[in-house]
Amino acid sequence: MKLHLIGPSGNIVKSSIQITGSKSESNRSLLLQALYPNISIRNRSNSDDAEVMQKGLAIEKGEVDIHHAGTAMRFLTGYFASQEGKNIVLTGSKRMKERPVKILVDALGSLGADIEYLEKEGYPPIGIQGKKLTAGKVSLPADISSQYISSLLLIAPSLENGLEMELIGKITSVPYIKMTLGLLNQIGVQTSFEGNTIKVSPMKQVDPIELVVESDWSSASYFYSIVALSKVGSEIQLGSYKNDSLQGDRVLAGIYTDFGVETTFTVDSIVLKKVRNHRLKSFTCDLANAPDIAQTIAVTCLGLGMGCELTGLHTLKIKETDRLEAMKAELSKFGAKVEVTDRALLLQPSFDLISEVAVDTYNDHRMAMAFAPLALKTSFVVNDAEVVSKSYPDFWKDLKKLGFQAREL
Ligand SMILES: O=C(O)C1=C[C@@H](OP(=O)(O)O)[C@@H](O)[C@H](O)C1
Ligand SMILES: C=C(OP(=O)(O)O)C(=O)O
Repeated sequence: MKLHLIGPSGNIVKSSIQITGSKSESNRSLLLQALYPNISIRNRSNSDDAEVMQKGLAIEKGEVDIHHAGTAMRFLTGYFASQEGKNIVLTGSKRMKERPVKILVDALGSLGADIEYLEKEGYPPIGIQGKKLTAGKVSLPADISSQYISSLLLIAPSLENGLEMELIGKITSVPYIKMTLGLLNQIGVQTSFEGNTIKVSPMKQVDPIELVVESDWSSASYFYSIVALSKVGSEIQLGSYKNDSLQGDRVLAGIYTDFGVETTFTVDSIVLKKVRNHRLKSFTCDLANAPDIAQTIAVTCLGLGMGCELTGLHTLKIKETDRLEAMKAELSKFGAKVEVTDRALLLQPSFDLISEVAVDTYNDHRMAMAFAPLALKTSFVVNDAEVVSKSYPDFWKDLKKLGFQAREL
């Protein structure tokens, strides 16, 4: 589906959008629910990634295809490896077969798991023969993806002796590890995270509990960008959010003050308001702890005519696409001067945007959603716009509520 986007011309006034639950929290909660059926879940994400996770968890034997969902791939690898008697082939999209899992497979192997590569060494698809894992200690590199660590942590309380984990190297995407530990704590599991060591105590069963998933902060980023690119006085309310979030992308609220957006926390929502025009010529930020909002911020800067230097982006090359190369190609179409390394993105300040370009989305939901706010500055086309369903199926519908025109070509 190709969409032609035109942004609203006036202020965005007091619009209200309800975003569904965080896909990261949802996929963790679903796995915990499979281990501990006393858990119920409220405000689960309606994303494709949560759907494939839920379906995958229900399968006893045969093939599980998780499409593009990285968390589902990594979390289900740990889950099936620890489920005695389950015999599963875990596979995914063409891109998923290029996203590495060796660090996780090796770590699970050291705990006694039986996993084999079915095509390319180190990558999906994998064959898993579920076993009772008895070892209680593991060590693994922590600088490539935190999803390997979360996968092990999620099954850790179900292991006989719990788990002690040693993390090697500089730990990346730390808030996602803390989110996993936070959810374990909510269901009553004891954990500690000191220096490079994480310990999780065993837990046979949990008391009945409802996990309430906060709405998705990564999805909220697109509305932060919209407000930043709107006129002073524009305002959007987003539900359901809270101040003490488990999600690292909550840092948006602080970051966007530099773009003139102020956040007010109400009982169950946030109100984003454009209160002033930005004052910076260039914006600098290390996003190693919030990699999923890098694309949003780069486009916000382009729309404001600002430069930016975004660092800590070493994980972006192995996500839904090589996001650094994809951003360079698509930002350049608008006339931007961009350089990327394997861990940073550098954008020069520029004001004249080329209009009516066609943005390619590379099977990456965040490419489509990150560029969409730019329609407030110039009209353009988004190719394969349906990719948004990976995390936010209602994105285009919600954009129209704000007065955007999204016409199918
Ligand atoms: O654990 C999670 O839910 C996630 C961890 C992050 O991945 P990395 O740790 O690979 O950076 C993030 O990019 C992804 O969207 C979701
Ligand atoms: C990287 C992402 O997801 P995943 O790794 O779970 O595919 C994302 O949603 O930006």
